[in-house]
Amino acid sequence: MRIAVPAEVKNHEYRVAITPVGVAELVGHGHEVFIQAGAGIGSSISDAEYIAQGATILPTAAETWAIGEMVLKVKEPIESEYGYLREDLLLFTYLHLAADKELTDALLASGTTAIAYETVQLPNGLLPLLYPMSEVAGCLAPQVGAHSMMKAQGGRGVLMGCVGGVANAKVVILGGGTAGQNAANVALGMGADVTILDTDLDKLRNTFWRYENRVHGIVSSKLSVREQVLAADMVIGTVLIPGAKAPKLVTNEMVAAMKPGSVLVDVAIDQGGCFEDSKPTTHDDPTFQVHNSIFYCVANMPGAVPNTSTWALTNATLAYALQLAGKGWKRACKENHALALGLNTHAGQVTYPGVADAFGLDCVRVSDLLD
Ligand SMILES: NC(=O)C1=CN([C@@H]2O[C@H](COP(=O)(O)OP(=O)(O)OC[C@H]3O[C@@H](n4cnc5c(N)ncnc54)[C@H](O)[C@@H]3O)[C@@H](O)[C@H]2O)C=CC1
Ligand SMILES: CC(=O)C(=O)O
Ligand SMILES: [Mg+2]
Repeated sequence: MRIAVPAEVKNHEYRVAITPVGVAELVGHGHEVFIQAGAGIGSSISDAEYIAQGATILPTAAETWAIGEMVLKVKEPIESEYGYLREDLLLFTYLHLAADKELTDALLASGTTAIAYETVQLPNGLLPLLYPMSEVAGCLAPQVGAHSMMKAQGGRGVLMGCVGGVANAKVVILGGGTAGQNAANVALGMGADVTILDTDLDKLRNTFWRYENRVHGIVSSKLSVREQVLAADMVIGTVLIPGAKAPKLVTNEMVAAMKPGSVLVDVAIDQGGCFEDSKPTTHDDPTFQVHNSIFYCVANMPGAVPNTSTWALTNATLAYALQLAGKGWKRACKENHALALGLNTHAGQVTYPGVADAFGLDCVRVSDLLD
């Protein structure tokens, strides 16, 4: 198969969808790999390193997209890329369609077969291709939140912790999954007083044992969220219902009653965000004010640390890319149900229920397409 990797174009997005290791593996399995010139530079990978493993470098995005039977990307296509979508294209990347009507329409209109990293799901519920970037974003959340909490940034002027005789910052994390656990780990290391809220009791039990009771675990409900949010210096939102629009747990009214200078980091923004007032921001201009609080809503947080993120992401995606390249999407999805759950659109139809529900569209069952 011809596999193509364009350069990422989103604001301050320095990741790339393949490393020289991936090129070597795909070429070793008899595939051809085409990479847009300079695509790896942000992750410290030169064109020469790709060429050394057998890749062909193409000068433009248009040529790269056009040659690929399968295009591997990191972020969802943005408007300037919609023109590259086409019926005989297999697109394998993050999509987050339930929060993006325009992209859903573009994929459907073009007939593209699109497999979303974030809805590939193992039988035990784990999301193996979201996991590494949720680790990264979870670790980054207390770091960016702590920066915003400084007085000069408009925050309360509170240190996370570690100063004797003074109360630590109170960090409240909504969602105790991958991003939430990683956020707790870093916030705890910075000295904060950390509370996780989740609807899943097992997540709370695991939190108890993992942190030896140093992180508070509370069942998430309307009342408990309100009580915790009002007492917080920092709220980190990481709730997810796979493939669906995020539930809005923090209302505008709650924010109005929060401490002045408190900070809200909405990691779940790529699925639409879990705070009522969230709207996607960029690394160029990451924060905005709501009442007297600061919101941080960057939808590609891991793009800020590409020399970590590119490797973490491609370590996870490569095995799936090899299956898609070697078998074609139909056989690969037939033989690997986790991958079949990644299919979001095909031939002008939505194939993922959470996306169909978000826009009131019909949903075709993937199993019907694979017969
Ligand atoms: N902004 C960014 O750059 C990035 C954003 N993300 C996003 O972060 C979000 C979280 O991802 P993961 O941690 O991998 O998901 P996960 O599935 O591991 O964890 C989500 C947790 O939310 C919990 N949850 C669901 N409804 C809840 C409620 N009402 N109250 C409290 N908890 C609730 C679930 O039980 C689960 O434990 C996703 O939307 C993901 O796309 C991930 C990476 C980068
Ligand atoms: C998961 C995601 O959207 C990201 O890594 O940017
Ligand atoms: Mg988007």
